[in-house]
Amino acid sequence: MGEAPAFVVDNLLQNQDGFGSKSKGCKTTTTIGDKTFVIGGENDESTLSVEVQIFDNPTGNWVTPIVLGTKPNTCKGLSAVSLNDDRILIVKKGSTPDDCIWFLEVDTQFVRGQKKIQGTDVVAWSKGARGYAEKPVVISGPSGVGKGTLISMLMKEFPSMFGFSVSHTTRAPRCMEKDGVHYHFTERSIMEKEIKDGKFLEYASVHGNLYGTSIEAVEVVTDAGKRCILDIDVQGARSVKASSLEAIFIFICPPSMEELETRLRSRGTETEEQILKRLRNAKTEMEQGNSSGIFDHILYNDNLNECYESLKKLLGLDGAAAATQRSAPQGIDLPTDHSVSKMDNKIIINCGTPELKKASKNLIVLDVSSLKGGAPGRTRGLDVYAIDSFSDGLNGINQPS
Ligand SMILES: Nc1ncnc2c1ncn2[C@@H]1O[C@H](COP(=O)(O)OP(=O)(O)OP(=O)(O)O)[C@@H](O)[C@H]1O
Ligand SMILES: Nc1nc2c(ncn2[C@@H]2O[C@H](COP(=O)(O)O)[C@@H](O)[C@H]2O)c(=O)[nH]1
Repeated sequence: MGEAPAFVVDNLLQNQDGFGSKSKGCKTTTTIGDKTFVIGGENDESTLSVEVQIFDNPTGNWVTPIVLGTKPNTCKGLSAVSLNDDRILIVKKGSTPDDCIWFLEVDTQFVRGQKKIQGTDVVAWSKGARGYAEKPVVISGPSGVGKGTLISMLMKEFPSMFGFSVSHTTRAPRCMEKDGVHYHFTERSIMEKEIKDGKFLEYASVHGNLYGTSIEAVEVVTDAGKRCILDIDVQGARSVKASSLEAIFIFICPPSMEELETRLRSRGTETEEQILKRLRNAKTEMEQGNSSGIFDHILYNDNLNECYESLKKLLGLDGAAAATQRSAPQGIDLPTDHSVSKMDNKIIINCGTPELKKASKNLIVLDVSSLKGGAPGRTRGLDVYAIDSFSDGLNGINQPS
């Protein structure tokens, strides 16, 4: 048998969080550093809303933090365990298989950045997404270089593999552009308010308009079991690099500035003033793209088909893998009764229920080392498998059954 669980938090009984929290209901507590996070809330008959309160141990004060991301919907109870001191893993009881594992980010880079902006305590919800942990793809490059064209080709060839992160923008729609498909077209005052409310993963002022990726835009794609593609400028790429969304960063270069101008003009979507502005900005973007250290790959879009083949190659789509269109990952079937503990880099969910005992699988193991990314929105790469603690033994948790 392996070493004893490092940290176990089981459900607390009704109204017994031990810290004098005023709200009623079923809660779990997890202490990280000076702070105790009390998660849970009011019981409404048999369901529990999921709220967060923080008890600051040195001062003895309660803080209600700003909560970012979509919070979990109601459930029948919660278990929690801290992971790496920057996030808390939550297991929801009585939830659907794709909705039972969540992460509350309490001190990740993203949360620390938001704390600075908001000037108060911030936490962020992130839902566990099971399955292939392929990184989102960030594509940047000067206006007119062909980013949109390359992304359309990828989405057309691999419709079940990729999903486009639909950005918000304050610029006016072009004649063929549809709201909610190409962009979420919005007013500046509304977008500024939503930025202030922490709804955006990144945003930037680009060519005189506001553009931004909402947390929800990334969540929607991850929930569909697809790999997210972001078409954003270099400032946005820098912000994403600083967030906990672990992505691949690709910069697309034109063969020359003359060719870039030709493409922008022949697209015919911008006024002369806009074209000149975009060309001026292109010079700075090219410098940053080549020297900022943000980008993992630089591609030259001279011949479109050759560039597309290079893009596919670096995304691992040039061989047999390309033929494998992936289906959406399945969730985890958790019984209502269970307890959660941590052992090394594995989370053990003990399901001592008669049904699972009958199926001779009473432990569910979550390998934390497989997790990718985090807030905003979704934590990808949940590697979960069931074992029988009696016949497989706890030492057997390294061997997925
Ligand atoms: N390799 C290429 N050779 C010639 N024309 C190209 C090539 N790649 C794209 N184009 C054309 O260049 C124009 C600009 O491409 P696209 O709209 O994809 O650029 P973009 O980088 O997405 O621009 P923006 O940042 O302004 O959205 C389009 O008319 C497209 O058909
Ligand atoms: N930082 C962000 N930049 C974005 C986003 N969506 C698009 N963009 C970039 O804006 C320019 C101009 O786009 P256009 O559609 O007006 O031609 C281009 O470089 C895009 O990459 C975003 O969400 N954030």
